[in-house]
Amino acid sequence: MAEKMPAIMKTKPAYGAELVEVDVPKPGPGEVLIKVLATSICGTDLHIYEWNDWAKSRIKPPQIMGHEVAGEVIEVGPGVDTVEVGDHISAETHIVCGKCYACRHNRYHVCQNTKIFGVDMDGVFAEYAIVPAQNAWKNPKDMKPEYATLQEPLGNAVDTVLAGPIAGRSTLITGAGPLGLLGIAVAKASGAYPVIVSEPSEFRRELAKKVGADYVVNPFEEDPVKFVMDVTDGAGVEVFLEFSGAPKALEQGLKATTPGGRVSLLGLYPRDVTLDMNNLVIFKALEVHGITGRHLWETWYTVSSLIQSGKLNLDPVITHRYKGFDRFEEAFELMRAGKTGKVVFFPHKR
Ligand SMILES: NC(=O)C1=CN([C@@H]2O[C@H](COP(=O)(O)OP(=O)(O)OC[C@H]3O[C@@H](n4cnc5c(N)ncnc54)[C@H](O)[C@@H]3O)[C@@H](O)[C@H]2O)C=CC1
Ligand SMILES: CC(=O)[C@H](N)C(=O)O
Ligand SMILES: [Zn+2]
Ligand SMILES: [Zn+2]
Repeated sequence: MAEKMPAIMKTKPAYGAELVEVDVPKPGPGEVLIKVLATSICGTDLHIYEWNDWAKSRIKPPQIMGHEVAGEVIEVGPGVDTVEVGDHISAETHIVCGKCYACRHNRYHVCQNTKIFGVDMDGVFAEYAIVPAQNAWKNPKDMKPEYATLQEPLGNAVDTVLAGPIAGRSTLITGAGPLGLLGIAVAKASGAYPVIVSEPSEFRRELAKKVGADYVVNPFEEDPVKFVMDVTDGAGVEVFLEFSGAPKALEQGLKATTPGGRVSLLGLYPRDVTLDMNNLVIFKALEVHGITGRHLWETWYTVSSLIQSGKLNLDPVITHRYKGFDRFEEAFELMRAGKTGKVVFFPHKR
């Protein structure tokens, strides 16, 4: 195996990233070294690439980027007995402490001491990467790497969609970005009907239909609340899933939710949000769920089973596949322009 490898690195506190040659790392105690088979870009990686205020406050360059991954274990560090050489794995991004109040209440997804793999330490946009053994998730060896790498964001989508009953329920999804598209796939695989998607990008509305949306609406051209009422004969939807991070979408979705319905909020908002809480939530007795991370580890079991069931229509979600990292800047710029679904890199060209 080579001693050096290409990696996409945030080399300095500024816009962009660089493709650099770095040493292939060695696994330390409690770590494994993987050959990266596939890795995908997350919206958080885009924030780091763009160097926004959140990234400035959190990221310490130089650092290898990326945290969505599927790989093969090629070396294990001292003390590792849960993972073996030859295992195919993906990685949970939240490194949790197991000691805090939240962890001791089995709420690992909101651990108060979470460190994030690929955000607070070197990540996986490389040919080889180090994964903490406690965060390794074993994959069936016949699971396509481009599906396996999507399990981490699919976990966000599963926790959003399956926060309550969904089979046969009318559902509104606002935002058909990579996560909203995964949400559509999970909702359709879980029997939701009709699935209505509100998304201003025509490219992403077309993707939403390919993934399985029953109706799509452009909220910048027509009122999505009226659209939902027309589709549901004035009742509103039973389930509202917010995947956009747009305050207007949140307000519209709450208006479109039937009294007594349920709401899952995954999108992160750029600023504080002002809402008529009395009339939009309280007098409608809505059940509202804040969603973050993934429930550990039951969400990973659900995601893996859904993929293996063959019922998740993932192929339309993966819009760009790159062999190697040479065209990584093109990938990030296309994603910035909203012209992608999920972008997957296959680091090894041969
Ligand atoms: N809570 C959590 O644990 C996590 C939350 N997120 C958040 O989830 C959200 C979705 O992630 P991505 O798909 O990567 O984001 P994205 O930014 O790629 O997609 C958001 C989509 O919402 C659409 N949109 C914008 N305004 C809209 C409106 N008024 N109505 C309907 N759609 C509208 C955009 O056109 C875009 O396609 C983001 O806010 C992201 O920060 C992402 C990862 C984890
Ligand atoms: C920080 C991330 O982007 C990660 N996907 C998460 O779920 O926390
Ligand atoms: Zn992420
Ligand atoms: Zn904890």
